[in-house]
Amino acid sequence: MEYTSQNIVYHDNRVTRADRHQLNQHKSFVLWLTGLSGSGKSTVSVELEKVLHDRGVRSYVIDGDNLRHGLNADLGFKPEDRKENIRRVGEVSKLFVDAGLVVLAAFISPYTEDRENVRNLFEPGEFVEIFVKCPVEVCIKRDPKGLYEKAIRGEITNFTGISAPYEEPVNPELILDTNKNSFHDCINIVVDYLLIKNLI
Ligand SMILES: Nc1ncnc2c1ncn2[C@@H]1O[C@H](COP(=O)(O)OS(=O)(=O)O)[C@@H](OP(=O)(O)O)[C@H]1O
Ligand SMILES: Nc1ncnc2c1ncn2[C@@H]1O[C@H](COP(=O)(O)OP(=O)(O)O)[C@@H](O)[C@H]1O
Repeated sequence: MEYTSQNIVYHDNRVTRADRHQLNQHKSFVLWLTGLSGSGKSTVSVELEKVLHDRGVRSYVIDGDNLRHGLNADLGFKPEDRKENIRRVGEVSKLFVDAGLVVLAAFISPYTEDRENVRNLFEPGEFVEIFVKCPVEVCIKRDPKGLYEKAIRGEITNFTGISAPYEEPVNPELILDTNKNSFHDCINIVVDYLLIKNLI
């Protein structure tokens, strides 16, 4: 696919990002949760959003299962489809961050290069990569959607951790070990980080 911005002029808004931060009384940024299927991305992001919301933070969760029903319904799970999936999610996240929201993006996002491309869309400090870490054996035992069982039987191809790779983040801002920590502990780790970094 070829992308071009030729003959397209970028318009500046009169309401700036700083104006939106002032109105909301907090900064906007993206919390990017990456990890295997069943590692806990959705559970953590949904519970974390509730905690942030209760603290007066304007937020929005986007995740793979939901976006793949709509905006990304044309994409599958081959490497090039995942790349395009993550590119679009990155651009959507950027719009939401520009709109003043805290975005919680929960995507397997298995390729380092695709995650780094998203990071590069943001200012330093605005992209917080959170590795939701869990051994694949434990994810297979959890199998909340029965997908691992199907993948092992060969009924789903290109399944991350079984028949497709997952490249672990090299230097993420945070690691949540969901095999050792309860999801309450995981949420506290993120909230503490956001407070220390003065993001909320
Ligand atoms: N082949 C294959 N591999 C991995 N996952 C699969 C596959 N087929 C379907 N699913 C379901 O799709 C969800 C992952 O979508 P993502 O958009 O997060 O994937 S990716 O970031 O583009 O790799 C994933 O959701 P989570 O379990 O929440 O991670 C699965 O429910
Ligand atoms: N510390 C934890 N954090 C998140 N999920 C956990 C944790 N411990 C156990 N789980 C369980 O693991 C499963 C994770 O599923 P889910 O959140 O859908 O993962 P993902 O979105 O990464 O596919 C859920 O059934 C959840 O209850």
